[in-house]
Amino acid sequence: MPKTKLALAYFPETFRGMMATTEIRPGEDLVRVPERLLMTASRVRRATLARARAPRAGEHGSWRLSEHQALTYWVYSEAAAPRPSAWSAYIRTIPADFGSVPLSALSGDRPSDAVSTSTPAERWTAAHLPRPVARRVAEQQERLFGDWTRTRAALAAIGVAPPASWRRFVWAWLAVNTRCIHLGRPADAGGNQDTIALAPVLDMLNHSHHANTTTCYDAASGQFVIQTHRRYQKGDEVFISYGPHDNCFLLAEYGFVAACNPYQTIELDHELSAWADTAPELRASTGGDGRLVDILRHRGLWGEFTLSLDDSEPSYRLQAALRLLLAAGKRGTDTTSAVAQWERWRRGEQLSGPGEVAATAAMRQWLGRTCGEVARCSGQMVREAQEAAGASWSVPLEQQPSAEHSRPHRFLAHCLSVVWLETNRIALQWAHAT
Ligand SMILES: C[S@@+](CC[C@H](N)C(=O)[O-])C[C@H]1O[C@@H](n2cnc3c(N)ncnc32)[C@H](O)[C@@H]1O
Repeated sequence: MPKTKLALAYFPETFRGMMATTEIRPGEDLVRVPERLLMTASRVRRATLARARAPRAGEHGSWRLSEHQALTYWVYSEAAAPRPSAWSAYIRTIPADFGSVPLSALSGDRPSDAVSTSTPAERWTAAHLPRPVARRVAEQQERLFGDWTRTRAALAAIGVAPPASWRRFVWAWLAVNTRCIHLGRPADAGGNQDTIALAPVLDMLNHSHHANTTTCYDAASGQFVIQTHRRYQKGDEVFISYGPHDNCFLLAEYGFVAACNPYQTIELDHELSAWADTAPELRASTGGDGRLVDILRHRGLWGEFTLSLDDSEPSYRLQAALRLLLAAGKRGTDTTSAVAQWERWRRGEQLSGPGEVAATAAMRQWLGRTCGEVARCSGQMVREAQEAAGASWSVPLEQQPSAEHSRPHRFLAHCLSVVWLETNRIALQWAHAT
């Protein structure tokens, strides 16, 4: 590795990360990783094929693992290899478990495309995930199971021993998911160019929304480069940004949350669709045929109904849904004129007068009522998650042999308490703003 001004260190808030060993000035390279130290799917595919038995006609041509599948297989097989290789030192730096990633806590002991809720810890975790996290985890589990099935079939077909342990495969899959970098170049037309890689040293950098870095591939030197645009003093933790993600995304994909996340929102999809399904005023005006919801769907406006702490208005999508549903559901309103009025709002026409005042008031009233209920439920979740995170700290883990099955992962419970607390703050603000 080219020399860096970084060293591994432990930090109270973020645990293992990278520390500046001396001042780093804006414009300096944080780290340069030579191409030959990037582990990519192309390298894995070549090395795997070299070990395969002689191909039958046309067989190797169709042998193909996705980038994530190939890298997962590589991590899995390197970790299981009986003899050390040039990469063993790198493999040993990968965390031994990813217990704070919800998927790790819910992927079960046996291959399945559905999350597991067999143990008390799994049931607790599943019951305390915010809906956006639960949705993402269910999708991940399906992908994980698909990758397991496909990888095993593809390797068996070319006579290479496929992964045998589901738990070890889940671990390797999560190592790739939480640690791979995006190379910032698109795949070529045949999907042949690598777009992701595992990168020693670089994958020790933790995330901060305040990191200001640029990332590029320097073709002249054949190096992957990260440059900082802010100053670090000796002893500071040095960060990169994993992207403008809210805490639900960070928790589901990486198993941590960022304090005071500027992208945090709450989502009212469940509340709005439950209300649209059952509200008597809507059923009366539309005959309960879901026509208004279909209008929103056809305009691509159904779902992602969010509220944030700093905005003075609900998100555009939430306003659009509420304006349409509330106007059409008002007693004595004919649906056609309500839809026509809504289309005028959508075109950006300035609406005013008593109708507009009433529409805004109805929206605020709905938000006040709904957010009051969200605040009540999330408050309860905060208490339960704090209790789960706190209670377990006082008892040494080794004194609880079945702890991992009976109690949720401590740091995961802590992260959930943070997400629910944010939900609670946002919901309370909107409940009181009306
Ligand atoms: C690319 S690795 C970074 C290095 C990692 N901390 C390690 O010790 O291997 C990504 C993982 O680091 C952790 N992480 C990254 N940023 C973090 C942060 N701001 N706070 C807490 N954990 C963080 C999460 O566990 C995440 O899955």
